[in-house]
Amino acid sequence: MVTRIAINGAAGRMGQRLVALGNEDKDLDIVACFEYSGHPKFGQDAGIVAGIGELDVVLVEETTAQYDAIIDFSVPAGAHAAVERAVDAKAALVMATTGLEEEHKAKIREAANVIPVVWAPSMSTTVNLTMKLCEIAAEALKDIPGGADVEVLERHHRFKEDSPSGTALRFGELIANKMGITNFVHGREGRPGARPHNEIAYHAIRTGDNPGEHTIIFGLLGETIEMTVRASNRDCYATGALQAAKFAAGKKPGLYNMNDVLGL
Ligand SMILES: NC(=O)C1=CN([C@@H]2O[C@H](COP(=O)(O)OP(=O)(O)OC[C@H]3O[C@@H](n4cnc5c(N)ncnc54)[C@H](O)[C@@H]3O)[C@@H](O)[C@H]2O)C=CC1
Ligand SMILES: O=C(O)C1=N[C@H](C(=O)O)C[C@H](O)C1
Repeated sequence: MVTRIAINGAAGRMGQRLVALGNEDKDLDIVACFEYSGHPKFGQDAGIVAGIGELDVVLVEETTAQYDAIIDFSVPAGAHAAVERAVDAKAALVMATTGLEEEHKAKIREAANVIPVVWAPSMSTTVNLTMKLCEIAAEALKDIPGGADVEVLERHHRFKEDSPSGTALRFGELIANKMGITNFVHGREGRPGARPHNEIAYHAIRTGDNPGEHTIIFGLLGETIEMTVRASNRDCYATGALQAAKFAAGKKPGLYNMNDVLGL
């Protein structure tokens, strides 16, 4: 069965890869591409913008096309609009935008009462697998004599607007839940004093065109384990999101994550 998809933020870095890879997938039909009307490429053909040639789908704010799922990689205001579009169209929603405020998150949870929603800060298979591995490590190390110190490092491209990454925050949350950690800090300076164990520190690095890298450190007295997961390009996120759209279209209303999609 072919899943008809709409892409929100279609002229963006991720949007362009979704257009390119979605167009190659015979089980998908891109029927709408949404963009912010102030974007310099607004009104142009989404395929041309993505560098794959004409698609006959123009970057718009409104459409009469019917779609089964909408995929959002945009900004918080765009994500808000995507939720409304999905609910109005009774379509599934794949929510990938990070850096959302509590009001946006509440709207997504509310939408999941009436439509299927896949919501994840990373659509990558290896990132979601690493989250599982970190949960195993956190469970095993939570009561280790001497304690285990957890730090989350992330590197992204210079254009990224939110810090730390949504993925880093999710790593922290999953580990904290397993280890009973309640304090979170962002970098350190001055004389913060000896490190308490009941703390996870995030470190966000922004350089060049890095498509995303996360390292999770569990530091013990005498030994350290680090897990690193690294994207070589953005296609791991785009293929995950396209898979999520196929998974969610036609599902019962509810909140799903990438473990559901990937069977992890
Ligand atoms: N969950 C995941 O796997 C991943 C999530 N992301 C997240 O996706 C988001 C987008 O990332 P990029 O593509 O790198 O950003 P980008 O800045 O290249 O693209 C965002 C696009 O959204 C458009 N936009 C702005 N307002 C809009 C509106 N009201 N309606 C529709 N479109 C609108 C912008 O004009 C732009 O083209 C970020 O929050 C990023 O953290 C990025 C990669 C993977
Ligand atoms: O902005 C990005 O590029 C990415 N953002 C996501 C995040 O904030 O976790 C996912 C990925 O790391 C790429």
